[in-house]
Amino acid sequence: MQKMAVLLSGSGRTLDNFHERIQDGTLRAEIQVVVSNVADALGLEKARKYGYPAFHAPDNEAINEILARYDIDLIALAGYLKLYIPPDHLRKNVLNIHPSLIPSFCGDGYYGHHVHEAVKARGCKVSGCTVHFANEVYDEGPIVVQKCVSLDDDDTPDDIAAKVFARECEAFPEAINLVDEKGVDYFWNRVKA
Ligand SMILES: Nc1nc2c(c(=O)[nH]1)N[C@@H](CN(C=O)c1ccc(C(=O)N[C@@H](CCC(=O)O)C(=O)O)cc1)CN2
Ligand SMILES: NCC(=O)N[C@@H]1O[C@H](COP(=O)([O-])[O-])[C@@H](O)[C@H]1O
Repeated sequence: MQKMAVLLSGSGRTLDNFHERIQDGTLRAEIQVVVSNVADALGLEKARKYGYPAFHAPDNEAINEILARYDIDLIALAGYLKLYIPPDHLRKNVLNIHPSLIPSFCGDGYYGHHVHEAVKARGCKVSGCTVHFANEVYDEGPIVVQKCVSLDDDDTPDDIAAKVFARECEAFPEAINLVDEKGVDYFWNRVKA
């Protein structure tokens, strides 16, 4: 069972999915705390509604001061939109979900709708999502799970976003359960840099 901190910046749909799957017993995690860099993030309201400790913290130092109060195995970046630097003892324990098939359409500036607009502009026939461990730069840590979606020529960026998010809701819980089963080192050792 993963004792999890959740970081978010937005609407908290990823948190919704975690909560639903914890409740139905398919996600082997316990959310200890939810933190956002956005004071009025809808995701914080949702966290409080679910009964989780929920805090605003403007930067990495403030986030890590809050996390230090809890017993955390894993930090989930659930639509968190800033570069996160964890405390040293958790530097290999940060999972992020990105709404494309890394290494395509990722890195600085590629977040949220910007990703799907770029996929549409390139005329891609497939897209998807990637759950990966975070290292010190955006979207370059070891990949844990990827899931694909087929795109139709008349799909809009919103259509693409909806297809991808549906797969995210499968991928992130699957990745957390895999980390619980295999341990973080399996994934950091799987691909030699
Ligand atoms: N150490 C890491 N921190 C974070 C990672 C990561 O891989 N390693 N992933 C991001 C999430 N993300 C992609 O999955 C991502 C989020 C945001 C950006 C970005 O360009 N942000 C803008 C600011 C956006 C805003 O404030 O609205 C920026 O940095 O200028 C790129 C990728 C989470 N953290
Ligand atoms: N590059 C990071 C990124 O774009 N993350 C994306 O933000 C959304 C979070 O939505 P939510 O706040 O409603 O959970 C998710 O679609 C996630 O892939």
